[in-house]
Amino acid sequence: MFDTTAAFVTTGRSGYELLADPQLNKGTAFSETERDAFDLHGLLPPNVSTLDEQVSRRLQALRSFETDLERYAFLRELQDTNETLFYALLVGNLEELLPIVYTPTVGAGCQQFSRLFRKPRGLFLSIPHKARIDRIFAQPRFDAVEAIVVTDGERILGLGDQGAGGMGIPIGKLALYTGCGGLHPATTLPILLDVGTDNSDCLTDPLYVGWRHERVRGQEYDDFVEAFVSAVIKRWPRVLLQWEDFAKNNATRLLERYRDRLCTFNDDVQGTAAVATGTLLAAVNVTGVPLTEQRVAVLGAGSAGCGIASLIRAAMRDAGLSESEATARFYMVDRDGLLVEGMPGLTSFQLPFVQARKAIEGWKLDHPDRIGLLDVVRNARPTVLIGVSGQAGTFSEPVVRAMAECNGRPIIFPLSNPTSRAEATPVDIEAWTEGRALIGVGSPFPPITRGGARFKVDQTNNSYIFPGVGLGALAVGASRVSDGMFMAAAKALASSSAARDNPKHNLLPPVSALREVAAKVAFAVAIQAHQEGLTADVPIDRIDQRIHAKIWTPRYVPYRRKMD
Ligand SMILES: NC(=O)C1=CN([C@@H]2O[C@H](COP(=O)(O)OP(=O)(O)OC[C@H]3O[C@@H](n4cnc5c(N)ncnc54)[C@H](OP(=O)(O)O)[C@@H]3O)[C@@H](O)[C@H]2O)C=CC1
Ligand SMILES: CC(=O)C(=O)O
Ligand SMILES: [Mg+2]
Repeated sequence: MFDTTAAFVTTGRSGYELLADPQLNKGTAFSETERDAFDLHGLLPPNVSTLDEQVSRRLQALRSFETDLERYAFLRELQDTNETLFYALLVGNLEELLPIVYTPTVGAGCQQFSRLFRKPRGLFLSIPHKARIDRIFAQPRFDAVEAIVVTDGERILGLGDQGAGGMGIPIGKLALYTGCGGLHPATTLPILLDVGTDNSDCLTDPLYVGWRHERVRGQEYDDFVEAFVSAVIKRWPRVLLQWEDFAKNNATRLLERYRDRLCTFNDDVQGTAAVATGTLLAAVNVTGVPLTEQRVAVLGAGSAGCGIASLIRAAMRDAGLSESEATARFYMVDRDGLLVEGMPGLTSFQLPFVQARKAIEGWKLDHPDRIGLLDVVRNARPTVLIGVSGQAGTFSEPVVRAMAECNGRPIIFPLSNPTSRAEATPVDIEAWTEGRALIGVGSPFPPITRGGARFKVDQTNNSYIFPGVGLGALAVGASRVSDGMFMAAAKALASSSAARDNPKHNLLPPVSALREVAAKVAFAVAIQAHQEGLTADVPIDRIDQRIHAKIWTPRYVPYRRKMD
């Protein structure tokens, strides 16, 4: 385990070499003694700053930019210059900075990746260099790695194929692993599997930094992923590997292939499921309609949609429904309309959620050959509407008004990211439901006005889950990440809801509390792992202490010179 509590750091680096290393650089905060010991005099302005002063300086600079993309570039540059300062700034200003480091701005960061690229961060593994993976991993710099987030860049938020630009997502996710989950930055590694891209803008862009090749698919793709996973297991046998933003033909398939071979999970399938389930459990408390009586319509039956349905269904089973009773309560609407048995082109992960033909007999439809979302809402009268389609505006006024007609308190979660892809905006949902909806959105939106006051709508984003899952799994050395651990995370999140005491309050804690949320989720996840026999030899009464020992707080420690 990386020692996050070390009282000092010993290093053989000095002068420019020390200042150029973002893991070691303190910038103007190097003390006089350290400047003597490490030959830093003259390389820095003479005044010695504190970390707090550095944070104030950077915050002032950050706020002076005009656009969020400029702020994103500034923060990425800071991250690659001085990690301690970057995280001190982030941790102290989560509410303000998450929309820059994470969704929605990280989406633009991926789209502009080739233009913003300055310094290397993480690893780019491309198909032409498949045979070199072991050698790349072998570098001593990666000795401390415990958590990897990997993408192949094909489904970046709702923005589609961004090729190598998708690297912005693992970088952003791992910034939250440290900023919210407390993992030491040296233990985290973002990885981009560069298998080409089918994005013609990238392929024709002379500045594109990725492998200029059409996306490789089929056996060659699978062999590359296998080479990657095998090399990961060989180099870091106890690593936590998070799959992120893979397209739907790969996401669930790769998860199923690898989930029993190492400690791994897919954030879009499982992390999203846990945040949606946790927010729903909190909402059920407010509406008073028991979970076993909820009917759930999901727009977008892809990785996130089917992952969400699967975990909510498991919660319904826990609450007493049989598998078939629970399944009948889901209405999965994809590009071609409601998933119904016998429909052509259904994928293996969609099949468990098709509606029986008999169940929809007698439905009144706008068009007899396609059952759209509005048909589903009018006929099935769902209590919950969840959007993970990546299609803006698909929760149209008629759809939302129909939800409001059949529910006193409709539960409406347009979860697609970034902001530009949300199925509806909170302000529209609020107006179309006369303020009766319980709303959760994937990306941050400006506050709405409710009861004459400003109300910040809950951000139902997997950022409430994955930092805690990673922290909990790593703290107890979990060998696998089970579905039970995600259910535990969802319930821990629901139990943090302020709406339990007052239905007018938010369903989720604020983004500013994400560090506390991660610690709570981590505890629940670690206990569950222990109960399932998935942990190393960690006594149950040491779990809390293990978690807290693993949480790194950004601060400077004194440096001592390593003697040859
Ligand atoms: N809030 C959060 O924490 C999270 C949000 N998300 C968001 O959810 C969205 C989807 O992610 P994911 O499930 O991984 O992506 P997928 O591509 O796996 O799934 C999206 C599904 O929606 C379908 N779809 C496309 N257009 C429509 C339409 N008009 N009506 C109904 N269905 C449609 C797609 O079909 P087809 O393949 O044919 O296009 C696909 O099956 C993204 O925007 C992502 O940002 C994801 C994870 C977490
Ligand atoms: C949040 C997230 O993981 C996504 O939109 O893909
Ligand atoms: Mg994602």
